[in-house]
Amino acid sequence: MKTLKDLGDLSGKRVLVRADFNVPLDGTKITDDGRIRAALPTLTELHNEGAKVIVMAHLGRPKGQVVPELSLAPVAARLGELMGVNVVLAHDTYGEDAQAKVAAMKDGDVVLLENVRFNPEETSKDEAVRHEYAEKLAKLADVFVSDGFGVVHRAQGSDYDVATILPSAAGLLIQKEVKALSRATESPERPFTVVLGGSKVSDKLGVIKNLLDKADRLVIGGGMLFTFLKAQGYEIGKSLVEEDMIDTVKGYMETAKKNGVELVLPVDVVAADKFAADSPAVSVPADQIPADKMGLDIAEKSQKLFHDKIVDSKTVVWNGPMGVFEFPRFAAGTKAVAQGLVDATKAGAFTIVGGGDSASAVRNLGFKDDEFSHISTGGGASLEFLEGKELPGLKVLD
Ligand SMILES: Nc1ncnc2c1ncn2[C@@H]1O[C@H](COP(=O)(O)OP(=O)(O)O)[C@@H](O)[C@H]1O
Ligand SMILES: O=C(OP(=O)(O)O)[C@H](O)COP(=O)(O)O
Repeated sequence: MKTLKDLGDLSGKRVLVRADFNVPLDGTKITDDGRIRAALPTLTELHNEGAKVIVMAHLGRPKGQVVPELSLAPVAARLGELMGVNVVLAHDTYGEDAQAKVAAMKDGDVVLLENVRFNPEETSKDEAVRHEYAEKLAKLADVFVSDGFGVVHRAQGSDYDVATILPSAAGLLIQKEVKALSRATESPERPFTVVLGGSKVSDKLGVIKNLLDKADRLVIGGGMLFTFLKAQGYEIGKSLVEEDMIDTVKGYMETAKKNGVELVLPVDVVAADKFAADSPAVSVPADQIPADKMGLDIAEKSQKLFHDKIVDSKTVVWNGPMGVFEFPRFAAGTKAVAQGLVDATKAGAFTIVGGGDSASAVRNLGFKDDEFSHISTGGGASLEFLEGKELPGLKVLD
């Protein structure tokens, strides 16, 4: 993989950087700035070198529309505070405003382009459409630095396609992520446990197939657990479910048995009346979720079970909160799993937390970054890396 050094002297050059600033927001308040902090080593190095630093990023999934609530304005402000420089926000990505703001840059200046996903071309499935759009972005700069690890599993315009046009290299965050995650992929110490949760259910159910060849134990919580419960014929009420994946999940359960992979599912869940912070909720056995309720967390017995399975491991990779941790009433499962990783780390295990919301959850629940071996900025990206898949955003940097 090419690195910053391969790009030569960058002083006075216009350097386009793809970062992952997909941070959790409460209105315009950033509730965890971990992804912005993670981008600082590369951005500061470029700034100190006297490069003109033009940063691209996405926020949420605006689906090609301008969604004012998903503007990168709060990110520009926070990045400026953390870097100690004025970060100028362009109000478009390759249009007149971006071009004017880039033209006015002096060496060492930093411009952040507005949310790249406001452009429908960014995520187009049509490669030609994406390429034409990426050429417009590439025109703003001389070289490209890819440092948004959280998006390298997606072939999108501002990441993969720009790298096919400009001289390109991996930034310091991508290098750090690849080094840490490689330790879990190349002969991990066993038992090797993977804990999965979160709400990007279809993406994450997809990774299980390959993990069944690699992990000794798979622990399933969060929004994806209900597809497993339904696959066993249980009532899941109004819980999140991926109906199309039920047969696939049945297949996973058979493969797990055949491969000797221990599949750990919750034995009880917290069932709520509605998706709300103050919703009444009860703990019920996993096979007895009332039809009018939804599962928003794993309950007490499962919390202990998951904690113990994690502590009994030498390598642990965790992606996806166990419940809707943003509501304190449904945060206990995520806390128990985080505590499991902390206790495993203390006992000498190698532990990775991956994903924007998972990292935000552990920090907001009071855990410190150094209580884990590595906090990855990518959830889906780290899982696909672990699967052994070729990630387009990394491959293109070879
Ligand atoms: N049972 C559940 N029902 C609905 N949403 C859930 C459930 N459990 C977890 N979540 C949600 O999953 C979200 C995070 O999922 P995801 O984006 O997949 O994780 P990450 O960003 O760590 O990769 C959180 O906002 C959390 O509220
Ligand atoms: O938040 C992200 O991924 P993650 O939830 O897997 O950690 C990345 O910014 C990628 O976002 P996407 O899953 O909308 O492409």
